[in-house]
Amino acid sequence: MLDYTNKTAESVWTRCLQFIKDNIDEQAFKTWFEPIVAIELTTENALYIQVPSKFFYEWLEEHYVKILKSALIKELGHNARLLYKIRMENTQGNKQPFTEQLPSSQREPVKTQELDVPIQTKNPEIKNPFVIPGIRNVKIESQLNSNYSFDNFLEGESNRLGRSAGMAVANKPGGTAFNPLMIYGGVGLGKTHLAHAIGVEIKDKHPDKTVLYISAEVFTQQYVDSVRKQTRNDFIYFYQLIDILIVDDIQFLSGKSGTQDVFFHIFNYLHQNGKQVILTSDKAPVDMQDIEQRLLSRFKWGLSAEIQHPDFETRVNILKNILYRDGVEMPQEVIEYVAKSIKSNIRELEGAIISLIAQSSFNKREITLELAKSVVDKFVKNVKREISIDYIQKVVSDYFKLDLDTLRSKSRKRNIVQARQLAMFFAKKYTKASLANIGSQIGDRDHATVLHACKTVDNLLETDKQFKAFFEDINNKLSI
Ligand SMILES: Nc1ncnc2c1ncn2[C@@H]1O[C@H](COP(=O)(O)OP(=O)(O)OP(=O)(O)O)[C@@H](O)[C@H]1O
Repeated sequence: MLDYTNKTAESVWTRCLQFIKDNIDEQAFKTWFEPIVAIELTTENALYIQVPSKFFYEWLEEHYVKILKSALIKELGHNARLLYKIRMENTQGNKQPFTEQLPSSQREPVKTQELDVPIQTKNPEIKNPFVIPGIRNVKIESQLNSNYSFDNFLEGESNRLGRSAGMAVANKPGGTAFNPLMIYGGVGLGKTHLAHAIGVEIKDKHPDKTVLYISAEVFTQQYVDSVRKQTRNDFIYFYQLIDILIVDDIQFLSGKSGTQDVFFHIFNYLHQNGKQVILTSDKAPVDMQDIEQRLLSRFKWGLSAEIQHPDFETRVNILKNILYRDGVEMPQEVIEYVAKSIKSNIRELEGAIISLIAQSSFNKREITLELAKSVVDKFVKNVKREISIDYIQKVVSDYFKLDLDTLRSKSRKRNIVQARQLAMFFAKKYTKASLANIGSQIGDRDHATVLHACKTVDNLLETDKQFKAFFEDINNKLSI
């Protein structure tokens, strides 16, 4: 007969932990056993332990129940019982967290009346109390676009790093140093395409893995909904089930502290458990604004790969690939003309060639250099025509989170002056307006002020790295 008089929940659990620690790897021990608190040892030989979430409980039951059983039998004998108390985060608007009690599957399930908040009474039809309805065994649609594959993501100097890191990740998701893999770069350069291609390749090579592609915007909406519907925990559990999480346009989380917080926890959980995270962003982590430091530092853990503007050769290859896909032939000089005319946005490049194909087939005209010139020039002009001084002021003020009146005000605050000078510089670069005209629209200044602004911007680009990063960001937003 065992003597329980000197045993406490803590002492029993400490010895169990020693046994468990010797039998599982260190990371798993840290993740799954260190957060557990021993609560009570009853005279009926039942040990209560407290775990932080239902998911945690489920994970222990699924992966570690044998070792828990062995440890417990060793300490308390064959009639030992293990019971969990789940300390739930408050989602009901009450200040206090609440607890839920559940038995371990290795023992006879505890009868309903013994539970504080018995899961069986909520879901009487569920035979196995260890399946959380709607959470386990759900098939998750990956939301991947199979048209975006590695095969049609053409390689060039501009994307080589991201493409090969993406390939490495697809071969061994969660098993490379590239975790998270952050793909960043300007508008229309292929970030989304590459992110999908990695996911598609993983699904192909590892069909058993759960992959999810989601834009940061949809993730945010889902999170806000879950808070409104008081299902925040379900939201978190759902994301904890993913093996490869791809979040597009992560900069969208900027300034959204609640969503950043929940993403931080999901990220940590996935990372600690060897799951792969892939992120895209329109800027490098170092240049992201209004994203918490702790999140930024995690973004830098893996690899940040920039996608740059494609060089001429890559642009030609991309165009040829589209023509091949659509079964259209075009003279080399026409292809080269298009590639020379549109340099900094692959989406625009695609748009121009498609519009050229359309023009020639509607009007039954042969595709000549002359036709290409008229179509592409119009195309380029149309895109450029959208840039007005008002538009530039809007982009600049949005970027610095200023309102338009502040940008145009007489304020001499350094950040406002710099924003105003950038707006003037871009107005000179992208519009045909005179210096006087630019000055009168941006804060009622004279032409000398605009000239001075342009010179200052030129100087700062040479001397101030941070300023240069702002400049390039805004330029990417404005340029085609
Ligand atoms: N290397 C490439 N090879 C072939 N097509 C490409 C390549 N890079 C980009 N594209 C094509 O260019 C278009 C724009 O790419 P994508 O949407 O991935 O850009 P993005 O960087 O995510 O843009 P945004 O910043 O607007 O989100 C897509 O149709 C994509 O297929």
